[in-house]
Amino acid sequence: MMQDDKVIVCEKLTKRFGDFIATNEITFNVHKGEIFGFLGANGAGKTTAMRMLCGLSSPSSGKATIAGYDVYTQTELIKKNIGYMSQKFSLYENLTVRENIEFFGGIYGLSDERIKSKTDELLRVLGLKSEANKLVASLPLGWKQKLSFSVAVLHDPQIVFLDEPTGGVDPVTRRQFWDLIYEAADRGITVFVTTHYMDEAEYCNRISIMVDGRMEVLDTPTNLKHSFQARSMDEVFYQLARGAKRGD
Ligand SMILES: Nc1ncnc2c1ncn2[C@@H]1O[C@H](COP(=O)(O)OP(=O)(O)OP(=O)(O)O)[C@@H](O)[C@H]1O
Repeated sequence: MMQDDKVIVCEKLTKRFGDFIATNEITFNVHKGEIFGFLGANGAGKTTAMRMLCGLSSPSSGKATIAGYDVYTQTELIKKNIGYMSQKFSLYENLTVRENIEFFGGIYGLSDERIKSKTDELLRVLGLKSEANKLVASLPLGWKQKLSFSVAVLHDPQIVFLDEPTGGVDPVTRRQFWDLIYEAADRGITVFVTTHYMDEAEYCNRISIMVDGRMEVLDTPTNLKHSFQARSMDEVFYQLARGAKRGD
């Protein structure tokens, strides 16, 4: 791949809290349109790393650029060029589906015309036309997650960060969610995703696994299974994570 194809460039990125090193010299690149899985047991340092990559927390040392922007000095430009979805903060439950889409379109600074066409397109693609005027609170969790993802890429960001986006739903619903991820990646949106589900890990182009603040491995699911002589990603993860000191 070409040099300028890299949308995340990270070199020895570190975050300390006093004497404690939450994220320890992580070095990796992510390419345009890639689906990059960011795995690790509880407490491994994923959220801390992700917050630095999104321009929400200043690193203690190391370097990183996101969509070409520096994580120390260009955090506003980073925020304009990324989308973000987490399990916890997503949609307004007390607004309708349509109102949520319009709200986020407004936040992202899309024109009224663009918001209208995007809203119609989204409702059609998600099969939510007849639910447009229903409160988000009334939707099943799987639909909320799909809507939440669609809203996170409404402004066609260069990268979308997904923090455990599919918690609490069954594998079939998760698979449908991943169809949306593939579509976004096909459109050139880079996807950076944390998950605890190993079936989802298999869907990623490459996976990194964090152990106690360090990025222990980074490769394709196939290569990882091969080098750990494991039948599944579950086994790879277990072999790495059982040595971890942190977590619960
Ligand atoms: N503000 C903070 N001050 C001190 N320690 C912190 C702070 N934020 C995180 N930590 C510690 O850093 C470590 C990594 O936490 P982090 O939330 O990044 O892990 P994680 O991999 O995202 O785990 P999880 O999957 O549970 O969210 C944990 O031991 C946590 O207690």
